[in-house]
Formats: sequence, C-alpha cells, structure tokens
Amino acid sequence: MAIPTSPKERNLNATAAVAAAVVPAAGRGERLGPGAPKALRELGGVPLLVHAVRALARSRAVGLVVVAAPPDGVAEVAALLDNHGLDGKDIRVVAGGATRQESVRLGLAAIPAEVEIVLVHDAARPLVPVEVVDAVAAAVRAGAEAVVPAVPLADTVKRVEPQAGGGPEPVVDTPDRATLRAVQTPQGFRREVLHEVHEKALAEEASGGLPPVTDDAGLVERFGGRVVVVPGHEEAFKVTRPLDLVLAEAVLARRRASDGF
Ligand SMILES: Nc1ccn([C@@H]2O[C@H](COP(=O)(O)OP(=O)(O)OP(=O)(O)O)[C@@H](O)[C@H]2O)c(=O)n1
Ligand SMILES: C[C@](O)(CO)[C@H](O)COP(=O)(O)O
Repeated sequence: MAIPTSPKERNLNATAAVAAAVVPAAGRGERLGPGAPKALRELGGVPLLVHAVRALARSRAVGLVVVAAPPDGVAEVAALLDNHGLDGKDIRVVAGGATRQESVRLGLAAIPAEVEIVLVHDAARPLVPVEVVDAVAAAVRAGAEAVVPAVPLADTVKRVEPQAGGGPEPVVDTPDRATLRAVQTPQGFRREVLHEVHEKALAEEASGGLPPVTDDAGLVERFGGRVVVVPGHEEAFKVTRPLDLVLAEAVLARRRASDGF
C-alpha cells in the first residue's frame, strides 16, 4: 500500500475513504397534505430533514452531507441545519430541482471529485437506523457498484390494468412475493457510476426519452448496471401520507422512552 507523503495527498485519501451523502429535500410533500415543504415538517418537534441528516451524520462512514433544498429555501435550510449542531460533520446546502432525480443530480455536482462513495437518502426517511447506513456504505466499499436496502413485503401484490375513469381494475397477475422487496434509502453507489447514469438520463430527457425512474438504483438498472440488495429496516419507512407521520411519532416516542434518543 502506498503511504501518502504530503498533507494534501493525505487529505485527499481521507476524503476518498469516507462516503458523502446527498439528501434530496426539495419536494413539496403533496401526498402528506397542505403545510410546509415535507422536509421541514416536524416529527417530535424537529424537522424531518434534521432527523434524516442526523441519521447520516451518526455513521462513521459518512464525512459530508449535501442537502438539496427547495430552491427558494436554501438560506432557511442552511440556517436550520446550523441551529441543530450535527456532530461536526461537513453539511452543505444547494438548490434542488423540479424532480427528485434532478435534486439528486444537483446535490451530486456539489460533492468533491475525490469522493468515491456516494449515498443518496430521502429527507422523508427520518428514522433510518445507523446500522442500515453503515451496511450500505460497507457493501459499496466491499466492491458493489450500487446497493439498496430493502425489506420483504407483508402484503400480497397484484399487477393491475389502471382504469382511466377510476373503475374496478382488472388483475393481470400476482408476482411471487418471495422475489419482491420494498426498497428504501440510503442507496449507495460508486460515485462514477451514479454520475454516469444521471448524465445519461439527462441526455435522454433532452431528447424526449424514457419516463423518469423513482429511485437512483433504477437508473443504474436502466443503463445495464448491477444493483444488489442488503437488509433494510422497518423503521426506515418513508413519510409519504398523513398516517406515516402518526407512525413515525410513535416510533420516535418509543425510541426516546427506551434509550433517550
Ligand atoms: N423535486 C423534488 C421532489 C422530491 N424530492 C425529495 O425526494 C424525496 C422522496 O420523495 P417523496 O417522498 O416523493 O417526496 P415529495 O416529492 O415531497 O412527495 P409528494 O410526491 O407527495 O409531493 C423527498 O425527500 C423529497 O424532498 C426532491 O428533493 N426534489
Ligand atoms: C427512493 C425511494 O424512496 C425508494 O423507495 C422512492 O422510490 C421514492 O419515491 P417517491 O415517489 O419519490 O416517493
């Protein structure tokens, strides 16, 4: 192993060894209902975004967090994160975009070139345990190009033919549940892989290409890359609808009661 000689070289190697995280936080949260942008809505008196960034900052694998904020809320989000002392990690805020995909791409552009591992984590998943963050980063460090945490499904899933008028939907088939997983974040990537697929997607978009994907691993799949799954956690669920916030409050109250979280 080559031993770095100059302080500059040592710094670069230290940066490469740790992961950076992008947190897309520029969504409105339409499905959660009226109110502030979802990332700024409170859970236990603290914005969802702060919970999500804290969860990442708790991981020794993460050295930098880049938040993609609502474009008109960059200063507000930066001040908010400043006010919530976040374990001495390097936290940066950039303007997000019109879609999740664009917000991730803009966040990725703010990560120093020497960082080799990038995690992408929804602001809307405030309660992800640090073990999941660590496991995703470790799997990328071990050689995977794209890693997603996921959990088995509790419900039987049916593929249907959606009806324009909202009538009863004919069932097409019932996929074998044993082969299905519900995918969470953080998703982890070799930086160059994530960069390449986002650039390809952008080029495709410009030429009126394929429909957007709902997660970053989906872009890797689309362009022929290999994605692997590691165990997720039931508490890493996404706050999407009002009931999710009720559930998140209950999980947080249980954590606070049990370990002073
Ligand atoms: N233009 C967008 C849209 C979404 N997101 C982020 O992507 C994550 C996951 O998206 P989702 O849960 O769908 O959030 P929203 O888009 O805010 O929700 P909705 O679809 O209900 O409006 C969230 O942290 C959200 O802030 C983003 O950064 N930029
Ligand atoms: C990235 C994600 O959280 C993985 O489950 C999900 O795909 C985001 O989807 P959304 O429609 O933007 O909520």
